[in-house]
Amino acid sequence: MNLLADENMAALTPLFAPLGRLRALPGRDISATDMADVEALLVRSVTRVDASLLAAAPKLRFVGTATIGTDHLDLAALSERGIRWANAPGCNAEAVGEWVLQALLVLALRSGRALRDCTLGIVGVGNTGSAVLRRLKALGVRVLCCDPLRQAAGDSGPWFSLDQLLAQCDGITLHVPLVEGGANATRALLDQQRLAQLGEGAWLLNASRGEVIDNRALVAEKRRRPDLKLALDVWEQEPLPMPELVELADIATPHIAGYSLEGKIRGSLMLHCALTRGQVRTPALAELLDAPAKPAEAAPTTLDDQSLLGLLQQVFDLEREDERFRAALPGGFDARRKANLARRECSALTLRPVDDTQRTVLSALGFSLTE
Ligand SMILES: NC(=O)c1ccc[n+]([C@@H]2O[C@H](COP(=O)([O-])OP(=O)(O)OC[C@H]3O[C@@H](n4cnc5c(N)ncnc54)[C@H](O)[C@@H]3O)[C@@H](O)[C@H]2O)c1
Ligand SMILES: O=C(O)[C@H](O)[C@H](O)COP(=O)(O)O
Repeated sequence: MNLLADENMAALTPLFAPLGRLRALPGRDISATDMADVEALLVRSVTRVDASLLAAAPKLRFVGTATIGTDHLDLAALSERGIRWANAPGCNAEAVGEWVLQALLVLALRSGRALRDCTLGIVGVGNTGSAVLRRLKALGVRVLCCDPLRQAAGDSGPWFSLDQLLAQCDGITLHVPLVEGGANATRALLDQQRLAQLGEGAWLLNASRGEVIDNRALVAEKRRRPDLKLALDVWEQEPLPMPELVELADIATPHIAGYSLEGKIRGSLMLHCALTRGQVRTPALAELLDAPAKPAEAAPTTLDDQSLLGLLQQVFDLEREDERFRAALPGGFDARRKANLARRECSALTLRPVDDTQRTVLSALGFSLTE
């Protein structure tokens, strides 16, 4: 089998080289001229798999994307050609949960508020939204959830509308897919009118897709109301986000909320399993995660916002990445993404809890715990 893959996919060689002839290219460079012999194409979010790419790939039988989002794939064109495809739902949800929790703690500490006293809204409660919900519930934060699709499917709530979240929440975090049209469209879900409904001093976090917020309208709203606090991981026009929006954002990162070594390997494993349809054994995560375990350390006596932030920063330091990202612009968006490929999840840190209550909380936050 001829395989063409994005060179930044994790565990590419051990997983896919045994399956055939494997070529690897930078994801943004994969183009029609590379496709003549390709039977299996493995991509990330930066390769557009559209009708023109598919027209140049007469032998293509499988497309896999090691991501949750599928907005870079033309699913209708794939189905018209009868090409099997797979994505990697949930692979990086824990990393997104960790990014959002750390962003919330930073915003809370900067504004002199306790996270536990805030009401937070989650828009889109699938894999990543649920990872956020689990963490916030464990910390005793009041959370309002908005997911009209799950609500319509009869999933147990309570559910709230987006307008209710905008009216009632101190902070809102977005976890919806980018959907271009139809009744469930999410492009510019937060447009000028909705942004104006954010309460005084409200926090807005986006780790979904940049296009879910009208970026121009956001620049205008933040200029009009500097009290709003923005934590943005995703941008319109990546890898060239609007410079004025980066400058205005209180926390800015280069689409790395979901970047963790564990998440990247999980994504590759899911594609291996889908491509081979279980006919070749897919290894377990631990077999590919060649990372030394750190010795266990005592958890802080009190889990206040400052000590929680300190624990999360031991694994990944969001404010430091914010600084490095700003320093790398205008050209360094992809370079900063690449620099984050080896980020670990909180499970890489083993803690000794002081009691069973703390054990429950730290476990929900994703840390490994001593027996
Ligand atoms: N920044 C990153 O690194 C990163 C990482 C992972 C995912 N993402 C993005 O985040 C998106 C969500 O990821 P996920 O794993 O949670 O996906 P998911 O499919 O598990 O969940 C998405 C949820 O959004 C809900 N939804 C859809 N339209 C909605 C609307 N208009 N209002 C409210 N809810 C709506 C769906 O019902 C679903 O429950 C992905 O599609 C991807 O684009 C970004
Ligand atoms: O959709 C996803 O899963 C995320 O946006 C993912 O983190 C994107 O990562 P990349 O395509 O750069 O590997």
